[in-house]
Order: sequence, then structure tokens, then C-alpha cells
Amino acid sequence: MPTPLKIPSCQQRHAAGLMEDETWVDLLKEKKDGCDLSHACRPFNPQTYSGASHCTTAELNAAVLESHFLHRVATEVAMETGVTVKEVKEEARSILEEMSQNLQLGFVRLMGFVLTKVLKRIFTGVFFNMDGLNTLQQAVKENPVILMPNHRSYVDFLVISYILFTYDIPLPVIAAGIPLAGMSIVGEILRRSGAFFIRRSIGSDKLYWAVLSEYVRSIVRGGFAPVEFYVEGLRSRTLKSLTPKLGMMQMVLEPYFKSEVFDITLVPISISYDRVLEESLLVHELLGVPKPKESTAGLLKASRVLQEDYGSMHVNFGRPLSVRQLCEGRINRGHYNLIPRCRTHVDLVQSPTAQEQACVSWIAHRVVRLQEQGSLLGPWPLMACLLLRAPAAVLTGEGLPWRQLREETLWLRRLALDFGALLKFPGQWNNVCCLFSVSDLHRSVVQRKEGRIYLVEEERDIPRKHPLSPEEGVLRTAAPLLMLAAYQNQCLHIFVRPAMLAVAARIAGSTQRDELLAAFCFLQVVFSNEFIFVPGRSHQDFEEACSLLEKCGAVQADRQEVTVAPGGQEVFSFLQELLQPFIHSYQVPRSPFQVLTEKHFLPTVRNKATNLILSGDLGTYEALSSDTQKNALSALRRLEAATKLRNEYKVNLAAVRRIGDALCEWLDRNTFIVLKVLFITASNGSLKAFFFSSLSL
Ligand SMILES: CCCCCCCCCCCCCCCC(=O)SCCNC(=O)CCNC(=O)[C@H](O)C(C)(C)COP(=O)(O)OP(=O)(O)OC[C@H]1O[C@@H](n2cnc3c(N)ncnc32)[C@H](O)[C@@H]1OP(=O)(O)O
Ligand SMILES: O=C(CO)COP(=O)(O)O
Repeated sequence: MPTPLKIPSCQQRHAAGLMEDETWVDLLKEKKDGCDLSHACRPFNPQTYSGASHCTTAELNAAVLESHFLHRVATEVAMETGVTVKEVKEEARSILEEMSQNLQLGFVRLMGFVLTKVLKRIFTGVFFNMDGLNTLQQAVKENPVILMPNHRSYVDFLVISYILFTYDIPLPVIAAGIPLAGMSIVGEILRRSGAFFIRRSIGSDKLYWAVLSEYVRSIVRGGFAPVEFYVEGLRSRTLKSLTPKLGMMQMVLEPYFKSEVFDITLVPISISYDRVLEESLLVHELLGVPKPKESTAGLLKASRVLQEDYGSMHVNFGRPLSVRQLCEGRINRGHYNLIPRCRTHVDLVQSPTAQEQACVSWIAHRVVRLQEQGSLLGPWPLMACLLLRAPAAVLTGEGLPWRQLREETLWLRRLALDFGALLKFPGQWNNVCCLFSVSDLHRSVVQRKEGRIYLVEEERDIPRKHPLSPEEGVLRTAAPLLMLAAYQNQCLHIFVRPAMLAVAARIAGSTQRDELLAAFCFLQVVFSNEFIFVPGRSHQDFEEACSLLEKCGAVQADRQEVTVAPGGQEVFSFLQELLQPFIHSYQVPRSPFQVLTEKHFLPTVRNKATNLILSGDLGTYEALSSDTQKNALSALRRLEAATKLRNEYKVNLAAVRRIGDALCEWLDRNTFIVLKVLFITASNGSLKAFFFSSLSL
């Protein structure tokens, strides 16, 4: 058996829903010298859900197509579109063919064989928590189980199935984006390894929603296999958790809402990487380079990633959550219970109630938050935080002294521990060799020379015919900086609540609790796409921030006031600086946009941000990131200051005034804060463009 590895502090384990005596097992340890083929051919005898009846792929598909629900929807669609029900049902059949999984053990073994070789090559260790896995093993016998991992890499779903296969746990069927199905041969292998394929933007396609939701509900109801889906909807390019998508979440919970199952178990899974395989590609996407189309040829070309070292990865199976318990007091299932319990009625087409929608959103956010809390952090995310505090010019020019970085990392480690981070630092980590090995692992981002650490600039050694334009120069610096920012983001969830309190203190210019709370809540609204806040928990988040800051001695708090403690300013400044790039990025160019169409939004803002960086008016490269720009736009729409009309964004003047008035209260009280609301009148006099607010600290 692989040797278990103990991880630190039980207090942190509780925060992440980890169990007592958590042990980490290295999946690769035995396989390093073992036979890959014998692992792939191992006997596989999982114990399945006790209530499940065996069902083949064909039987499952037939049940979906013959369901009363689909018949009702097909009839409605036929009436709405003027075609026959038979034709609509034919379309439903082809949707299902495109979608459905066809899990076969032979293909899983084939994948297992290849995967063992790949994992051994690129990772020094693939760790998982054995206790979490044992609990999962038990849970799959008792209720339908939904696996909900965070999503940072294509490796995520491969490793989860690999672990379950290795430990005799039923293999999941996995919601996958449809482009993967289009990869020749590979798409079919994935389908036969458990992937079912869903279109990316379903929009208002009623028939598609009906087929997909009936398909997913049938699997959950029948408990044929655990369902795995990525609630964030895609790999996070910023390595920060993404706002959950609610479509699949709604579908997997519905059988419980409709009392078709007694309970459903949700298992949050946190996957953390020392180094992410796709780090460079994902950052370039943030900078506007189109994502390469998923193709088998592309996959083969990308095989050069196998030459690199990616350190280790950790898969943390979180504590299973009972949907029944989560929904207690939130969902009234009474109105379904009033309907006679025969198939015909249970299947009636009913939109989710407002109560259900709120509950779905709450559960989805809660799971993502638990994923964050279960993530393991090594020294590198903390080092990235500290490196990013230095201006880009310092990092590319004179560099930072090693000694300083080491001391500051020690300081930040203590703070992160106080804030409940799950840290995994190598034994002798502050030994200089250990720090060197961390930076060597990230040589695509930093390099060290003569006691200093520098940012790597892209394509430094590539001979060029023409000198770089200033704009190209900005992008060249931006790529490694955004990578560094992404690694910093891995630990941001630890600091974000205290950091928001530190910023709120600055905005409110007061030590009164109620004023701080108001400013804190305002910041939560503005940044609710950047960071995960569970709906309805603002007050608890605020209290949590106060108590964490109290714990590390940065503030003194009583019922009325929260004041910075003597000696707390260092922590406060660090936390304020942590949020500064986000605050600066939510800043708009002053020159007027003539038209703000959806298509032009990202390139226009990116160009403007590039110019601001060049002129020295903007110090943060994160403003170039398309994710940040989209989040800022969402914030404006949420604040009802910008609305989308077809493919154009329009300003709501009344909302702008309202927000402006509200912001002015703070403005008057604190001269350090400048809140600008810029809205631009197009030449025809109608308000056409856009506004942004910026907080300059
Ligand atoms: C031994 C080794 C083994 C190895 C073995 C390897 C195994 C290898 C397997 C490979 C496996 C790959 C795995 C890849 C992993 C991914 O590919 S991750 C990407 C795919 N997965 C996901 O995206 C899951 C999460 N996404 C969702 O849940 C999304 O909601 C959906 C379902 C995809 C839909 O997305 P969307 O169209 O963007 O919709 P969304 O924004 O959620 O909602 C749009 C609107 O529809 C409305 N709506 C929601 N639900 C409904 C409904 N039921 N009816 C009507 N309208 C609805 C919404 O209210 C919303 O309305 P508005 O608010 O816009 O007015
Ligand atoms: O999530 C996916 C498969 O893992 C595909 O989506 P992205 O490539 O956009 O991350």
C-alpha cells in the first residue's frame, strides 16, 4: 500500500470539511515501479447504489424518449413550430444520440493504461485523501451521488475516474462540453469512458433543455452511476473559482424537489495543482488569443507538455452533503405532494419555483465555496502574492532579492494559517534549496539570478525582424504577470473577506460596525463575479472577516466598532493591496466609445487598458484580462447601470444617478476615495455608451 502522508492542523481540516486523521495517499507511489498493464486489467467490482436497477445505455435512452415529460414537450414544440410530433421526437432522438454516454469497461481500461504512463511522466505525486474516498465509497451505496469538482485542467476528470477505478468505486458519467465529442476517435473514447456531451449555450431551445434534463434526471433517479459535473462550466483561466452555472445543478436536484428520491448526496471535490498543464494557453486566452479548437491533431501536438515537470496535484474529496438536509427549511415540496404520485403527473412540465431557483443557486455557491476551502496551497501562490506587490518594472528590471521574498513568505504563511488555509509546504521549505525548486518548477514565469528573482519575459530569445511595438511589449510582459496573478488567485479565497473589510474601512472612513458592514456589502455586490459569496451570507462573511482579523491581531472589535490594532496596519495594507488590481481594473477609459457592441467590448477595453498602461495611468496588467473585463461588465449590469439590448450595452441613466448619489456619500466623507461614474453621450445625444466606476485608494 502507498505510504500515507499526514497533513497539518485539525482546525484547518474542519474548515474544509476534511475528516479527523486525514491521510494523503500518493496514487503514483506504487505505480512508479509497477506494471501499468496489470493496473489497467485489475478486477473491478464496485458496490453500487442499493436502489439502482441495472440499465443499459439503450434502455436508458429509450426511457428518456418514451417519458411522458418528453412527450408533453414534444407536443408543445410541435404546436409552436407547426411540425408533427413525430418529427419533433425524431429530433429529440438525434439530440439524445449526440448526447448520451456509452460507458464500457474496456475503454476505461484503455484510458487507465495510457493515463498511468502520462501521470507518472508529468507529476511527482498525485495525492488524494483516503478518508474522503472511504466516505464516498459508503455514500454511493446509500443514495444517488453527484460529484462536483472544481475545474482547472483537462487532467481533473481523468484523475477522478482513475482514482475511482483504482479503488473500486462506481465510475461516474460526466457532463462534457460538446466540442470534445468532435475530436476524431478521442471523442468516442471519452463517450465510452463515461462522458455525455452537452451543448455549450442552450439558450431558449426548449426541446434540447427537455432532452438534457430528462436524461440527467433519469440517471439520478435510477442511481445507475454517480453523475459528475463541473458547476463552474469551464476551466477557470484565472485559477479563481468561477460563478456557478445553474442549469445542471437544477437538473440533478429536481428528483429530490419532486420527491422522486429520498435524498441525493453531493460531494464537493477540490483539485489543486502545483503547476497547471494549460497555464500558458489559458493565460493567452485571457489576453485575447483564441482558444485552439479541440482536435485530435491538436492533442497530439500538445504532447510536448509531457516533457515538462508539473510537481504534484492533490484531489480532496470533501465531506458528502445531504440534499435533504441542505434543503430543510428552504424548499416546500408540498405542491408536488398534492399531485397524485403516478408517472403522468410527476412528469408534468413545471418551471422551477422562485424558492427552488434560490435554493439551487445557494447550494451551487455553497459547493464552490467548499471546493475553495478544500484546496491545498503550497508556497508558490503565497510567493506569487508577494511578487505581484512589486511593480512590473521592478520584476522585469532589477528583480526582487531572494532573502526578502523568503522572509515575507514566512510572514504570509503565518497569516494564511491564521485565516484557516490548508497549507502544504515541504518539510524544509524555507531552506533556500527548497525555494529554488519552487521557482524552478515555475520557470515559465520567473527566473532567478544572483540572489534575485525576475519575471520571465516571453520570447526573449527569439530573433525579430522588427523591434517590438510598445503594445506588443505590454503583452509580452502581461503573459507571465497574468500567470503569476493566476497562481496568486489560488490563495485569494483565504484572504478575500478580511481584504474586503480592510478596503471597506478605507471606503467608509469610519470604525463603526454598521458603516463598515454597509461598505462591505457594497463591495460584495460589485465583486460578486470575481469572488464566491454564498447568497444571503453577507452578514456572516462580515463577521468572519472581523473574527479572522481579530485572530491575527490586526483589529480590535467590539459590538460598536472595529478598529485597527496597534501593529495591525501591516496586515491591513497587505490586504488592501491584494484587492487593488481588481479595483483598478474596474476602471473605464475616459475617451468616449462610439458604439459599445458585444463584439467590440473586449478588444476596445483591452486597447484602452494597453494605452493606459503605456501612459503610466494604470499600474495593473490584470485589467487586460478578458475575465476581469467581463466581470466588470456583469457588475454594472447587476447594479442596473448597464443593460443589454440585443447586442449593444446601454446605460440606465436613472440607475447611474442613483449609484452616483450613493457613492457620493462616501466620496464626501473620504477624500482618498474617488468614485467616478463616467457615462458618455453619443454624438446623436442619446446615451449610448458605458460607464465604469473606479475606486482609487
Ligand atoms: C481509469 C481511467 C479512466 C479515465 C476515464 C476518463 C473519463 C473521461 C470523460 C471525459 C469527460 C470530459 C468532461 C469535460 C468537462 C467539461 O466539459 S465542463 C463543461 C461542460 N459542463 C458544464 O458546463 C456543466 C455546468 N453547466 C451548466 O450547468 C449550464 O447551465 C448548462 C446546462 C451547460 C447550460 O448552459 P447555458 O446554456 O450557458 O445556460 P445557463 O447560463 O445555465 O442558463 C441559460 C438560461 O437558461 C435557463 N434555464 C436553466 N435551466 C433551464 C431549463 N431546465 N429549461 C429552460 N431554461 C432553463 C436559465 O435560467 C438561463 O436563463 P437566463 O438567466 O439567461 O435568462
Ligand atoms: O471545460 C472544458 C472541458 O474540460 C472545456 O471548456 P474550456 O475549454 O472552455 O475550459
